[in-house]
Amino acid sequence: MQCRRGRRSQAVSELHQRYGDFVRISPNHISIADAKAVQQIYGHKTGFLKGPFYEDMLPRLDPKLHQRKKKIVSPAFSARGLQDFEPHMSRDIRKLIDLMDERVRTSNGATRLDFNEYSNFLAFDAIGDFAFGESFGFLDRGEDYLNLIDAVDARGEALNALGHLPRVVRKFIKKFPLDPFWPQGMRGTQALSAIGTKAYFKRRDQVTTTSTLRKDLLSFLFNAKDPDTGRTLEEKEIIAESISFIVGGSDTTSTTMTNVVDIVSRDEAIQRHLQEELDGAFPGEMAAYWVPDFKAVENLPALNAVVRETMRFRPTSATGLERVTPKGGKVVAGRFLPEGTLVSVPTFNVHHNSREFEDADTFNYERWLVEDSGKLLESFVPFSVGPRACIGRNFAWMEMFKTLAALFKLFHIERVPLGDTQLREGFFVKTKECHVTLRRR
Ligand code: HEM
Repeated sequence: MQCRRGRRSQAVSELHQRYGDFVRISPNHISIADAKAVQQIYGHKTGFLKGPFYEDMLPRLDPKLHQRKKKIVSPAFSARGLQDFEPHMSRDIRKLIDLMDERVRTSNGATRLDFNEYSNFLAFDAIGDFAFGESFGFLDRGEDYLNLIDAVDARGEALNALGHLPRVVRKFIKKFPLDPFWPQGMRGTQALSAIGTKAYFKRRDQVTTTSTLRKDLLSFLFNAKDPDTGRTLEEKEIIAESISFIVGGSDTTSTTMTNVVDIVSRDEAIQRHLQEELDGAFPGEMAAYWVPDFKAVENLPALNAVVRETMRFRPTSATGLERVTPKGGKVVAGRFLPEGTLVSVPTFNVHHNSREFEDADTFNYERWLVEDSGKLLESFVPFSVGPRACIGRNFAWMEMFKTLAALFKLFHIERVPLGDTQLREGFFVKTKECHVTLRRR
């Protein structure tokens, strides 16, 4: 019910506040709000596997299959792979900056816009570029003409709620006519699949008609060979894989960028600190089409601190990621869990636990700037950990750092109106809007 309302992690967090670190959130599911449990469950070789929650959501639950696919796509995420992709990403970011700059120029030096909409356009275009060799063109057109963003939202919310229902109920509720939430979610799944399939065939035809093969995700999947049979991957496998990257790599990154802008644009002192750091690294005035190299911004201390604190304070993946306790049971955070028990550690609660983070419910980016802040990283898990941790984290880091550095170097951003930020949770927590006034600095 709480998933249907889009507030699962909030509800689980309230239960932990009332009942402590171990809470039974459904008959066979224990939620554990203890940072020690993170490595014990999600770490390497623990024996905990993804649970039934994921059955309608992911293309590859079997660990051997997952391992095989991961090996194929990993080179695209290596330092070399990302370096090769960076010029394409820069072009997408430049389009975002151009679009904003044009709005400022044509509005007497200040414009009001919903940054959330623009960060979605960028993140979807960049992942399209990466996974299919071509952006979706949302920034070119200034709109999501495919309705892809809504489709991904509806799908995420419905599958998240579905995953918590017993298998027998899932089959029927998908078509439940009395609540549009379910059929809308299923239509979102179909729309996403249709868009992904079309993009795949377009890219495949380019490969067969041109001799140059761009190094992107599909190029690795096209060339991959099954180690057992020596055959190339089936088309439907490749399509499912690419679609999972649209889902994993789009609204996670856009929401995190929106969260940074939401928080920084409400606080002049933080914005000034970021801008002083950027002015020091890049003196003088920059052209409107300026986008920094990742290498030049990845180690900026204040930028790192603000992004980290935003991901700690308001994690996009806030929920507990379901796993099944292996044969023979396991002791986790000092308690025995019988085999087959579903478990999860809610990221929101780990990040908001005062045992790990002093004054955990306060946004304080300076906690990351003190000398021994490295130890905080042990309890900082926005991308999860272990064999099923986010494969796209370096991609996300690169996109967010390049974009945020360009934005705050070029513009002064002020939040309007100053009400509470509206959030809604599917599998990921999304920010609903972020209206700001933008001025060229
Ligand atoms: C700030 C941005 C991001 C956050 C917070 C994030 C978070 C996560 C988390 C927590 C997981 C683990 C999910 C689970 O165990 O159920 C995950 C998995 C995944 N993410 Fe990300 N992600 C981000 C960006 C990206 C990007 C940019 C891509 C692709 C380019 C991506 C692709 C994936 C994929 C494919 C998986 C599944 C990995 C597997 O099962 O091996 N993510 N992400």
